[in-house]
Amino acid sequence: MELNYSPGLDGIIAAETKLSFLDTVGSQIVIRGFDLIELSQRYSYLDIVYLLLHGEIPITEQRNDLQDKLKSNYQVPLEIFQIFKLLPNGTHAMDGLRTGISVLAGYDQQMNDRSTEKNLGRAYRLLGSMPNIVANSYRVLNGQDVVEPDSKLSYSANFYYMITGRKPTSLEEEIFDQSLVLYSEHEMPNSTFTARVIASTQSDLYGALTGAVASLKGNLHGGANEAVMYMLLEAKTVEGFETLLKNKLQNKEKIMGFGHRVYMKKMDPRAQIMKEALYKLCLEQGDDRLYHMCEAGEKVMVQEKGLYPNLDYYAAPVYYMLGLPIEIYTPIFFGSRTIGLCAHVIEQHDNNRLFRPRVHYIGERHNLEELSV
Ligand SMILES: CC(=O)SCCNC(=O)CCNC(=O)[C@H](O)C(C)(C)COP(=O)(O)OP(=O)(O)OC[C@H]1O[C@@H](n2cnc3c(N)ncnc32)[C@H](O)[C@@H]1OP(=O)(O)O
Ligand SMILES: O=C([O-])CC(=O)C(=O)O
Repeated sequence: MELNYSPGLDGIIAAETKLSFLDTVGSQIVIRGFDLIELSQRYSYLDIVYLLLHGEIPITEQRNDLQDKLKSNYQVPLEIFQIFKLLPNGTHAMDGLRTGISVLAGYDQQMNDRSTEKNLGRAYRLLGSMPNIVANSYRVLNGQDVVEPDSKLSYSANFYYMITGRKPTSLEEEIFDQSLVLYSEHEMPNSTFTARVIASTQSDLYGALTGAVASLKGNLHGGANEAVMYMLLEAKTVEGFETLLKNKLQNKEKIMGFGHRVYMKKMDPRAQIMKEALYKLCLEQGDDRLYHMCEAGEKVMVQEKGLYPNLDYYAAPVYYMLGLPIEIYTPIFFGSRTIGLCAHVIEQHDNNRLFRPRVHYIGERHNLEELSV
């Protein structure tokens, strides 16, 4: 058997899936056969959750039933909050989130059952608990009081409310929900690969998602949205941002929010939707500084490097204008991606083969007899 090596597994097909596919020729992010960009303009996050789990866009009753299932899982074991309180000062919000998901495993009474039915139950549980874990791990780590979920609100409005302590306006709710749709699923990024690799040993959904949090935390993946916002704040003005980007490029630094393994030298189509959302928020708030800074940054990167924004570049200022704390941008990305990850783990468990690649050995070979003892 001839073994090929591609650094970073670039261009390697790692799995068969019915969930999603980045069609770079047709310029579509295919989710269960539909284009994610079109979905993001007509459907809400819960519709996408249903679509990913069940393969079809829900009718009203199915959507309501899903909503009820998630609401019945809004509460988490109170011990989780006590554990958050024991974490050292300065613990990253993603590490708090990773701990919370990991703790949930211990409350699953049928841990050894990997059937689709049980995994679906776990997915509802994780999706229902996610706003609570994301918001309250951050809150406890920042010395704030735990906030209770509000079942009267929609899934996304409750998520927003639990983070900020404020109910969103209808525009805020719409844009926040749209960001969750855009982040929900994206084929085989590092975190999804991580989750599938873990699941392939017949390990459980909680463990797979715990590993995926660690993967998504990195700056080259989900951590980029926070890094983008810190750059924008440091730069303060259009001119400041242009200079900052040029200096970073001169120092051969990578610019967060630009480039993508699959889109390479094209704009991530999801970024365009968030750019439009940013414009709407700027108009509503009568402050277009961030929009102009981001546009200027985009021009610099195209001119200097031929690189285009990915979703994180425009999600960051959108979250800022939505009044969300920066440390929680990556946990929100994970909260949204929970559905994609659950669907991938279920698919992996349903048709499993252990991931076990080989290496290209570049070390030395020795003969023990050559050693003079
Ligand atoms: C929603 C998401 O998770 S999207 C990803 C979010 N991550 C980021 O925004 C981090 C910044 N971007 C990057 O680091 C990269 O573009 C990645 C990690 C997303 C993709 O990486 P890869 O496919 O491995 O591309 P790689 O890092 O090899 O880059 C190829 C070339 O483009 C350059 N390049 C790629 N991205 C950037 C960037 N953001 N800034 C500057 N140069 C870049 C590299 O330096 C390299 O140049 P070279 O060939 O002259 O050495
Ligand atoms: O696809 C990737 O490699 C990263 C990404 O954009 C995502 O996970 O949404």
